[in-house]
Amino acid sequence: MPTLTIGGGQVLTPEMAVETADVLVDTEAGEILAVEEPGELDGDEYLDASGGLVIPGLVNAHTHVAMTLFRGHADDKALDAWLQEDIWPVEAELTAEDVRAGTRLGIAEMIRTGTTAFADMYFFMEEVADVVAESGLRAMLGSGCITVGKDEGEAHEDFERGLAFAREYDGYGDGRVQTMFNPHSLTTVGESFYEEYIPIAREEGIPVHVHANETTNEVEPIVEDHDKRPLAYADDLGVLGEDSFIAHGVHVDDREQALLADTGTAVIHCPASNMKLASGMAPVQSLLDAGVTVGLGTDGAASNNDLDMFDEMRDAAMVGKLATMDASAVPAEAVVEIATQGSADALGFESGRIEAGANADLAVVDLEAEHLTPAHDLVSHLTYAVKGSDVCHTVCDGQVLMEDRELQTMDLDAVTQAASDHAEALIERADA
Ligand SMILES: N[C@@H](CCSC[C@H]1O[C@@H](n2cnc3c(=O)[nH]cnc32)[C@H](O)[C@@H]1O)C(=O)O
Ligand SMILES: [Zn+2]
Repeated sequence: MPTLTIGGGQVLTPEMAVETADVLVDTEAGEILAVEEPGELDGDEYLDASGGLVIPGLVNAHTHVAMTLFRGHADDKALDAWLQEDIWPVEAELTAEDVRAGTRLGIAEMIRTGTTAFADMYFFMEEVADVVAESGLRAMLGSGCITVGKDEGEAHEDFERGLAFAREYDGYGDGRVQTMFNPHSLTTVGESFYEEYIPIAREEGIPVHVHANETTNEVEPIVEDHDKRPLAYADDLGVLGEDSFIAHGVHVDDREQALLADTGTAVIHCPASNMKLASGMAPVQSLLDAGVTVGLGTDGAASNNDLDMFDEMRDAAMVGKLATMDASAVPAEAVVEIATQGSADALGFESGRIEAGANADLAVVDLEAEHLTPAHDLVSHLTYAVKGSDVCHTVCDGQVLMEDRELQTMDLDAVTQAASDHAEALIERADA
């Protein structure tokens, strides 16, 4: 079997300890074979991690990757107005080629900032799957389904497209693509569509991922119409469960938190998006205390405005403290855990841990930088001080996707140029 040693550096263990060790991976199976003392492992190839910290690749568990095209296009507005006035009108003009270009840009950014897997709910997902296949990343993909603003027929078409994509693309890209079913949110999809389609997804074992409890505007109408909290409504419709995960979960009361824990539903925390759209602050410490699996996501680049998970980790720690007025809430170690193991567990990927048997998805952080000096505590650094640009190597499924900050599977200049061109033409079409 062909092997690669990632050697000469320090390694973050699943217990959040740092030790000096080498990592051996099977590049064909894409699996970690061993983590041993320096010099014990002898792979066919060698990736130099000296002066660096080998970490599990970060898992961006909720995003809309091609929204990189709208970076900086619509800022400083709340969710409803932002979606309805700025984002949806431009998305109506999106073409498959636009999504391809925007996804390439987002994937390049993720590889460059140490992210090795992501979950994406968007349009033209066949294009996204192709870019995942060509770039070497791992992804959980689904076609977003919405019913507001659509007639019955169009809405059914959207849902049928979502199901067809999930069926057809599961296992695509050498198995690096897995698929999910994505009703957009509890308020933008009519109840009858949940009643019709969730049983089908469940029957076929397709994971379900929706936006939920992001703003108070999404809570009130459900309480008014159904006389129950949104997650009780979701549970009655079969939306919650072991292989379900919800994005945001900002406005969740104690009973809803218990419901998430009892059903095994994971929550993807998106702190930057929640701050930028002024949606609120998710009770992350309380969710963790309740035993809920919490993952981390950037959401789209139009509400963030980047896909750098190190930024997101810092935001998660900061807002976690502010939300509780408790500086000990959401500590550094918990943040690293949710960005790696928590996100991977939410998506059902055997990633997020550097240990034998796990997916060979990892990144090497270059520690030789003024802002990472001194090195009292590297877990603290990962949360509070490391920037995405400190990542020097990225490996996914045993393949080196970036070496010495050079992308190996993508032409960065061509990718950024194409994305700018597509973004500019798209906004022009929408304004016309
Ligand atoms: N097939 C659907 C597509 C939905 S994709 C997912 C949608 O989520 C939108 N989105 C991005 N960020 C957020 C968020 O924070 N909350 C809710 N929706 C968002 C995004 O702009 C996109 O329209 C349709 O016909 O409209
Ligand atoms: Zn979203």
